[in-house]
Amino acid sequence: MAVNKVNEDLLRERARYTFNIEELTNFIDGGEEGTRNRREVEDMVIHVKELHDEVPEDYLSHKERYENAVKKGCILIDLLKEHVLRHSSFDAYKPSNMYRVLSMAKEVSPVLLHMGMFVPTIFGQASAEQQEEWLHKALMLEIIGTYAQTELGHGTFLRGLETTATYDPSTEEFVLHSPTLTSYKWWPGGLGQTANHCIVVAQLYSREKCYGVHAFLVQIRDSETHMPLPGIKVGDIGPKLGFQTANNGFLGFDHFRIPRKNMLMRNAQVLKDGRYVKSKSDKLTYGTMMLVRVMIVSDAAYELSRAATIAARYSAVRRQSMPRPGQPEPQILDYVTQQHKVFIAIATSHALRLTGGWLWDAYSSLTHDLDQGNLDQLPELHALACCLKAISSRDSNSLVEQCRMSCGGHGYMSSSNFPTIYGATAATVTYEGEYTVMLLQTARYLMKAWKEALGGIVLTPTVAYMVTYNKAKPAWVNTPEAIIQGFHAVAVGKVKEAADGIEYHQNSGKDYEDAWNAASVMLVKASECYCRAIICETFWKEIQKHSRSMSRNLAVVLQQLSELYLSYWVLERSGDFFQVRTVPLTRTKFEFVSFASPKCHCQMCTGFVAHITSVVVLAVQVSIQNLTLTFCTRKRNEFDIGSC
Ligand SMILES: CCCCCCCCCCC/C=C/C(=O)SCCNC(=O)CCNC(=O)[C@H](O)C(C)(C)COP(=O)(O)OP(=O)(O)OC[C@H]1O[C@@H](n2cnc3c(N)ncnc32)[C@H](O)[C@@H]1OP(=O)(O)O
Ligand SMILES: Cc1cc2nc3c(=O)[nH]c(=O)nc-3n(C[C@H](O)[C@H](O)[C@H](O)COP(=O)(O)OP(=O)(O)OC[C@H]3O[C@@H](n4cnc5c(N)ncnc54)[C@H](O)[C@@H]3O)c2cc1C
Repeated sequence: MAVNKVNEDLLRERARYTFNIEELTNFIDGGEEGTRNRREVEDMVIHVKELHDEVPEDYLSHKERYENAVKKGCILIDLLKEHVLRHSSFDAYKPSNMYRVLSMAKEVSPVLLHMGMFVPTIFGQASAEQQEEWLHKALMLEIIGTYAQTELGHGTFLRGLETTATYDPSTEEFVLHSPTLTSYKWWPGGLGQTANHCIVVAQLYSREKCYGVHAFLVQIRDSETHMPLPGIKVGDIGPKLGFQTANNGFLGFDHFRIPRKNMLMRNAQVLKDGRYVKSKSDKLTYGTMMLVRVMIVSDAAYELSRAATIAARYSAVRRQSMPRPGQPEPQILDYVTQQHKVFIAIATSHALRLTGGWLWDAYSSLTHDLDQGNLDQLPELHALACCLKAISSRDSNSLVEQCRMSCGGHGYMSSSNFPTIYGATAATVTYEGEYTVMLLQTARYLMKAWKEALGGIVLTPTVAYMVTYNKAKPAWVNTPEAIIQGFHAVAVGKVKEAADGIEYHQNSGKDYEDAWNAASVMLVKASECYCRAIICETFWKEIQKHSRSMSRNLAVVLQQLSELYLSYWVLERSGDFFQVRTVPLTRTKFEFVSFASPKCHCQMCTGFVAHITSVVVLAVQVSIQNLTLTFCTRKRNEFDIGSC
């Protein structure tokens, strides 16, 4: 049998690296232990022939694909249990580790929701007694669950959910009911044929009063026969853009009774006589969504890193065209346009991975505070989780598509794996909070922060710069730190613009809701800019922090990637940098400045300076009296882009 020979171009490219590959691998895995864990799992899985498809899954029917995914999921979970029993060196039962194992199969696992939301909800919203009863069974997959919140009629507007859970004190039970077709649960992963339990989010009624949405743990299928229990209507919602084996389903209740103890009671409770005990905050019911949004940022980075790797390798081995007659066709990696497509995907996967780790640490700190009854950080973390989930998933999905396109026709083949990765990342832009809705949630927070900034109130860390930018014009030089300050200035400008927009519409007679809606495009833009500033700053600071403990060769490369990311987004948003109003310039005198500084001589900054200067030239000619520059470094009589 022909031995697979590694492509010579690829070998040559690999021989040219300037840093220690194992050191970068450890950095990406979060340390040597992380690499060891990952390799243990990969070694466990890679040689299991049942996990490799004889027939490409695209030739299988919907039913065969699902059965194939179930088979692989069972093999992976059995391997994991055996491995833990044998080595106990790998904490298999942490949902994120289990998720990593399940993602070793190409197909999305039908038990993804079990690990991604059902188990975390028991962790986060079940009382100690309830965890005692259900957590081990869930971790050992003796019960398989999902998270049933979205309905046909409502996904975003949770307060509009129609499924009811009415308490009956005479039997100490809740009666679950789907009063309308639009109240049917629609989308939950694993619901089609896999799950026998689920977390159901429903409007809680007791003593004829509605207390809003709460979570309940409900058995929907018989543990022995796996048939739906009486009063349960459940099935598969059918084919989708991607995620074909996630087994998304529908669920309806016909006056279905569950014991009182199946209401998740960590936060709020209903007593035997029907009295409702309020939680410290209604927002705690939303806790699982925040956790998954935090996890999605890391997941977005992971999926993008897969696509960037495929595109980079293909760019090394693909030769095309003949710029010089008679010369060999060059590797497409040598085309600057190809580098421009692929390198930002590589840089972004690192930016999102490091930002995801930073956000996870912030979330872990919040959960510790919540356990102590301290909810102070909840609003800021909600705002962060919303915008970072939105931007990371959107960036990941669009760059996966960019990587596909960079591979020409072969990128369109199923065998390239781009369609699977694209389908998975496209889903994350919508699920767990739709893109626009999430940015508007963050905008709610930013509008409150802006009002506090105007009053000089000290703000929470990620918006603290709003107080200073509102007072004084930043004076800084053209360095990465300066670019980050520029993103802060853009964010403040956009937040101010949106707040002014709401005020303008209110002054013209609209009520707050209509004024909010009229200004909502600006509100989304303000959240995008706030989020971009966070990713730029976090990426740069994380690289600076880790560089101190890594070899110089690796530190240089990672620093270049972070500078590439900063420069890329300044160029993508150059218009914003020059249309932001932080302080008005005098109408008569226009101070044009140079960006050149003795500190920055890299190609990127020169390119950046050249590009920006051309934009400034245009802007200066077009609207000198309104233009407000926050790039004030030092005055020059003429453009000076040579000394950058
Ligand atoms: C290791 C890698 C793992 C990868 C991932 C694992 C796999 C998982 C697979 C997931 C599959 C998909 C699952 C799902 O999609 S589950 C369903 C998800 N659904 C949603 O996300 C719904 C989105 N909509 C909302 O969240 C609502 O719009 C929202 C609640 C945000 C707002 O609704 P509403 O208009 O009713 O309420 P308000 O806007 O008035 O807000 C009320 C106040 O509550 C605050 N709030 C809202 N949400 C939260 C939250 N999650 N945490 C904390 N606080 C929250 C909000 O800020 C308001 O507060 P203020 O009044 O003080 O501003
Ligand atoms: C692959 C996949 C898997 C899923 N898995 C699950 C699951 O396991 N469990 C579960 O419960 N759900 C699941 N969902 C459902 C998902 O959570 C919802 O689709 C999502 O929350 C969006 O809600 P929606 O579909 O009702 O869209 P809508 O909210 O109807 O959004 C439609 C449009 O309306 C706009 N819009 C809505 N509200 C506003 C507003 N207030 N202001 C401005 N614009 C607005 C949106 O921006 C969007 O453009 C899944 C979805 C997908 C795609």
